[in-house]
Amino acid sequence: MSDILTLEGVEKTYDTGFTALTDVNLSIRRGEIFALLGPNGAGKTTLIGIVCGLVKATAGRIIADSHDIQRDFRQARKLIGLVPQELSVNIFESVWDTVRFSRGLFGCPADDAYIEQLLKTLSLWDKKDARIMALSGGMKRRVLIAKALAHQPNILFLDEPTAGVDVELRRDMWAMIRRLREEGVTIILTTHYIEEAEDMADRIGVINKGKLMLVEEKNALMRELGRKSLTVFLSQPLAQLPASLTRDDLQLAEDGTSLTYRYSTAEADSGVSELLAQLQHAGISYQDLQTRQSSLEEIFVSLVEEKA
Ligand SMILES: Nc1ncnc2c1ncn2[C@@H]1O[C@H](COP(=O)(O)OP(=O)(O)OP(=O)(O)O)[C@@H](O)[C@H]1O
Repeated sequence: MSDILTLEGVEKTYDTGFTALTDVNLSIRRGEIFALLGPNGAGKTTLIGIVCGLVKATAGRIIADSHDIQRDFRQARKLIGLVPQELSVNIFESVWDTVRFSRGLFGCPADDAYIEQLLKTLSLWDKKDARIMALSGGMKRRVLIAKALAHQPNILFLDEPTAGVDVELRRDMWAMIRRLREEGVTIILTTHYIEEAEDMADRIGVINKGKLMLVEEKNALMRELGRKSLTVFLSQPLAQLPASLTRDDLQLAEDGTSLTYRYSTAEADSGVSELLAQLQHAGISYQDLQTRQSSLEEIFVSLVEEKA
């Protein structure tokens, strides 16, 4: 898959002297959903702002589909749509005018049929004449999406698209993001809902304190850094573990009714059968077993904490 967006050595130091991004190198593949994860203040919005021309990088180069963002800003920017975190529209304007005007801003010829279809897809058609101020929060957010898509960009940035939206709208937005990807739009999103990234993203980038710490296929990341735990529910509670079973990766629950064994999914041998044999050998019988895979959220938290 070819790359549609490349960042090379991107840095940002704000006028305050604060360095928000340090030497960011990143290639986004055509047609992927890329989730950029990071704690508050990590630099996600700064990075998106730089690519979209809202923030000026202190150093580095950005190429969007062979257009240099600095030298060829209009052409490069035309390829990109941005759904910002905050409402950035004139609230006295109608939905129709806002979205239609946005298309014109990028020098695209008017295409009312496309705008109509866009508003219908986003369930905004019956609100097309309403002023933005009269819309619900969820609808306002959909207007931001319509506005970002008005000029038919190939690359769509979504900065916290589902922050503060209800479960139903969040589900609708996921479906819409997937549909856009099927239509060939490359999606880059930031989110604090890590299960959202786990569910949707092809690749994950983790940024912390302005540094891109990791970029990885989601499935590989889950496999390599993922850990599993096996809980063994005992037939009889134990007061303590016998010496033969005392080890770091095995813990007895406080009430003595279960044991938890943690292991890496990357190892060829999980050690589970050996453990069960040891239990049998020690005369410890059990009623049930349960395994659990660590979530992307757990992986993310341990990554950010480890390197903090
Ligand atoms: N205009 C500015 N002037 C000075 N510092 C800024 C400016 N904008 C952002 N920063 C700082 O840069 C850092 C990165 O901010 P940024 O908004 O990019 O983070 P973020 O990862 O998007 O955070 P969040 O998840 O909270 O939205 C923060 O410490 C922030 O205070």
